[in-house]
Amino acid sequence: MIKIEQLSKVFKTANQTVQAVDQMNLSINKGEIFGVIGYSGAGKSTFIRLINRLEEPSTGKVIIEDQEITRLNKKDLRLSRQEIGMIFQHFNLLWSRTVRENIAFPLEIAGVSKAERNARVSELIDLVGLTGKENAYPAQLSGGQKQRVGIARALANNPKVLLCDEATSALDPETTDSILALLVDINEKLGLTIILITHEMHVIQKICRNVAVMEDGRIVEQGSVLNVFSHPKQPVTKKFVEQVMGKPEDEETEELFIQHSNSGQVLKLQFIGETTHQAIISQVAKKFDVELNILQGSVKQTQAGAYGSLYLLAIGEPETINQALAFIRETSVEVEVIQHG
Ligand SMILES: Nc1ncnc2c1ncn2[C@@H]1O[C@H](COP(=O)(O)OP(=O)(O)OP(=O)(O)O)[C@@H](O)[C@H]1O
Repeated sequence: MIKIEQLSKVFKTANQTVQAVDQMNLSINKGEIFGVIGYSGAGKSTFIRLINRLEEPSTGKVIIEDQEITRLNKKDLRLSRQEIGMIFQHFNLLWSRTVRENIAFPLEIAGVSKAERNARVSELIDLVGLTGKENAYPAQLSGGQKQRVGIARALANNPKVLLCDEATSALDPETTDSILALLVDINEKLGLTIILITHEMHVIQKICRNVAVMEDGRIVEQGSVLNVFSHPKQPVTKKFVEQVMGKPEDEETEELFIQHSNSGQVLKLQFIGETTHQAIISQVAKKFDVELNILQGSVKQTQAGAYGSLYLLAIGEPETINQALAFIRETSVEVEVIQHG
């Protein structure tokens, strides 16, 4: 369990004072993947750097498994940092060292013997999928491969926590997904807690269970990813949800659906946490004499199941459609018949 209590950071420069992090409070469960999202300047990087004290807090506490990081002296902090791995947007690799040597670096600093280092590095190379690239230099690697080196290096000393500072922001969408899959894989295999900061809702949707939204140094909204997706409250959160879901359909679009529905009825299905959204449609089609056509929709998979809405055109006898509606209402899927506004 990680606890952040009243954490603040003020930067004072010659002519201004910036409150980068403003009294943040958070609880992060052991073993979870927790996301912090915010636009540029929200204070995310400062926040994540406060956790391992790459940045010294102005006030507040960081407590990791009962150890108050913010109270440690320099020597204890150095030891403690071995339990907090970190990866970066621009990888921060040592360019004159090979993949093996980069990964071995934190082990050298920790005083691990050469034989043990070699064995551990081989294990890590296998874990992050870099077999065959051991002797390559960072300049010879793709962005995704460089981040794999970063991840292996961060895991070298068996940390309890992995901090990810915009770890996929420099990568293309496909490579982003492969790195996110690797993070999920190591989270499951090693049970370590992952805290990531990002400005991309896609990243949150793909791998996080819980999320906090930051704006102006403060957390303005937090909760389970499904909850935040289904009931975003703050304007900034709504914008982030739109990044992956698109804008919710307005009345005009719904009116168009109705105009083109002829004899059918327009249904709106809302999925929150469903894992089987396709199954329910095929079940309805099998059970009832109703033809179902998908008009429009967007359903995304999150770590806790599917979320989204789907507009369907249902054609059949009104009585049969009513029976189908009753059947859907027995599941966790919400359904409504769209009528003229
Ligand atoms: N070393 C520093 N000195 C002065 N101000 C700083 C320093 N580091 C960050 N800031 C300021 O603190 C605020 C938060 O910056 P921070 O980098 O934490 O935000 P962010 O959400 O990570 O944004 P980005 O993704 O653009 O880095 C900004 O106004 C920034 O200018």
